[in-house]
Amino acid sequence: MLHLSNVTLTYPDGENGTLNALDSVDLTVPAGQMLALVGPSGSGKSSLLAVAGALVSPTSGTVHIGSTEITGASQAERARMRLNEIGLIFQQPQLMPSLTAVEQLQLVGVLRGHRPRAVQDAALESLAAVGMSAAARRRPHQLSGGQRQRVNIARALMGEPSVLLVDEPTSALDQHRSAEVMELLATLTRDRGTATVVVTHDLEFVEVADRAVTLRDGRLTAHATV
Ligand SMILES: Nc1ncnc2c1ncn2[C@@H]1O[C@H](COP(=O)(O)OP(=O)(O)OP(=O)(O)O)[C@@H](O)[C@H]1O
Repeated sequence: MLHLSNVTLTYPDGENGTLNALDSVDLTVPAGQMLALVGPSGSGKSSLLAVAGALVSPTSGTVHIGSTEITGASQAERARMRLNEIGLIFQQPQLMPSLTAVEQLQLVGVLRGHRPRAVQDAALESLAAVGMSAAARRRPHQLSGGQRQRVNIARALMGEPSVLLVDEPTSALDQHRSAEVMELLATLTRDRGTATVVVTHDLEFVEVADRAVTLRDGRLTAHATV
């Protein structure tokens, strides 16, 4: 479960002014639900993901992941949450050119202090969950854009996160592949019980989500029912 309560994020703006990138945002995403987040450019979508992902501390308000309040947590605890509880998926898959698909995932395990062999099964299982078993030994240049995004998603699942934060996952993909990736995210959300937030510009994919909200000037409003 992801819960934001009265979250405001303020940046300095101009000489003496300030700008509320997020303004009194209340949001709850239960486990196993996928929320679509839409809104015009500059409305605060990336800011919301950054705050929910413990990358940026809000100016005021609280963020809970499960029963842990990440806003009040120490630096070390926030780092632990980022590693173990939060899966981040960005627009462009950031894959290492020299590593195979399975090695990209094993690297996450190694960063957590495990040996590559010890995390191989988890890596292969994660690739299977996104339909990429057959391409486990391929390097990024041998994969299509859609396949690279699947590896990216599989990597985010490696720590069995309870929260998945996804920023425009389909912006580099054609319509058909975009639909596949959104369906995959919806399935993973249900199967793994993650609280998932997907930023999307594409209103067509909003209906794949359980619920949609719109950000405008940092304020959240309900989107038309989906
Ligand atoms: N580090 C920063 N310093 C100052 N202002 C910032 C900073 N980051 C974001 N902003 C401002 O906060 C507001 C929200 O930005 P944000 O990137 O969250 O919007 P967005 O909805 O993700 O936009 P886009 O769809 O273009 O990516 C914008 O007005 C932006 O200029």
